[in-house]
Amino acid sequence: MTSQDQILISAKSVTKTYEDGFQALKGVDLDIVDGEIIALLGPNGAGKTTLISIICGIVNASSGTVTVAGHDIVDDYRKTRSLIGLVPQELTTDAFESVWSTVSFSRGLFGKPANPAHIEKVLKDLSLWDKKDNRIMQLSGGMKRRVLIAKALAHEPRILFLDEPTAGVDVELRKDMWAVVEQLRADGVTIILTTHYIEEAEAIADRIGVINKGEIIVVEEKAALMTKLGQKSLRLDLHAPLTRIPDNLSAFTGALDLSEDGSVLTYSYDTSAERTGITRLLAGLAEADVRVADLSTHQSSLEDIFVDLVREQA
Ligand SMILES: Nc1ncnc2c1ncn2[C@@H]1O[C@H](COP(=O)(O)OP(=O)(O)OP(=O)(O)O)[C@@H](O)[C@H]1O
Repeated sequence: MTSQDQILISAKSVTKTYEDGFQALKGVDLDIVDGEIIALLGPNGAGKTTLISIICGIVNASSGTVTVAGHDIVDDYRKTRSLIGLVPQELTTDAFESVWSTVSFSRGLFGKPANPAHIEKVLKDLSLWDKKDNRIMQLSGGMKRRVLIAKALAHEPRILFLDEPTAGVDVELRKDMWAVVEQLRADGVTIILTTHYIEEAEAIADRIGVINKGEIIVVEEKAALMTKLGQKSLRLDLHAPLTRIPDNLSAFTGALDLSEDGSVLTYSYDTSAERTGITRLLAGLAEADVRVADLSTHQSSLEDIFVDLVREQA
């Protein structure tokens, strides 16, 4: 995020305690930039849907404030809701209606005058045009999901929330969905999606927020997150086990680890550093007469980073 970025949604100290006393959000601060795609990652029950529902005005926060384009979501509910399209996790579409009428009806719910040209564009963008007269019940699961997106876009929102858009869909359809999201971004729509699929966040998000147990534990540009928290490691399988790390390698203390049986040395290094230290390490090993039988490197994935973050908080 840079200082030129326009903040479109701003959540400050948002908490939510449900009636049964369960605290689903524990003080969430989150700024969402105009035009970005942000992915909210988190395990089941982390609070993702609760946060989205609060921003969309479906659930009331227990404390804290949220503004959308400068308007308070409670005081200016109608205004903020009209800026938002929400694609829910579950299909609750009227099965007997046609695609065209269901999507047009959604636009009417926001008090917007009919605009067949816009509905046509939305249906064409989502490859639903040739299905416009079909009843929803006649569509495949993937097409139904597209209808949900079309419904959410019918009133020309600036912001689109996608709650687990590709849960349970096959790989091909997932890629299709990603293409749809890319197209929407190109049209200037700000997109917030929740997902369990780390590869989904990796594929399409500009920024990634990780939510765990009602708290945002990290929000970063995807690339920065991967460089900052992603480490690379070099594994050296030794010819003969060592009892300890040789003294001449004391400069590497902390970054160098000897396995319990003494047969593997693991060196963690920072890929963004100018010098990785690998050459010095190998020279030091040769000097200490340690022979290397094999070596390999491992780059931590977003998945490793995510698992580490969530584990740290446990
Ligand atoms: N109406 C409710 N009353 C009580 N507790 C609730 C209610 N709705 C949600 N919760 C609890 O709040 C927590 C957060 O739920 P939420 O649906 O926001 O999580 P999530 O991150 O979206 O999870 P998932 O990935 O499973 O969809 C969960 O422990 C859930 O059981």
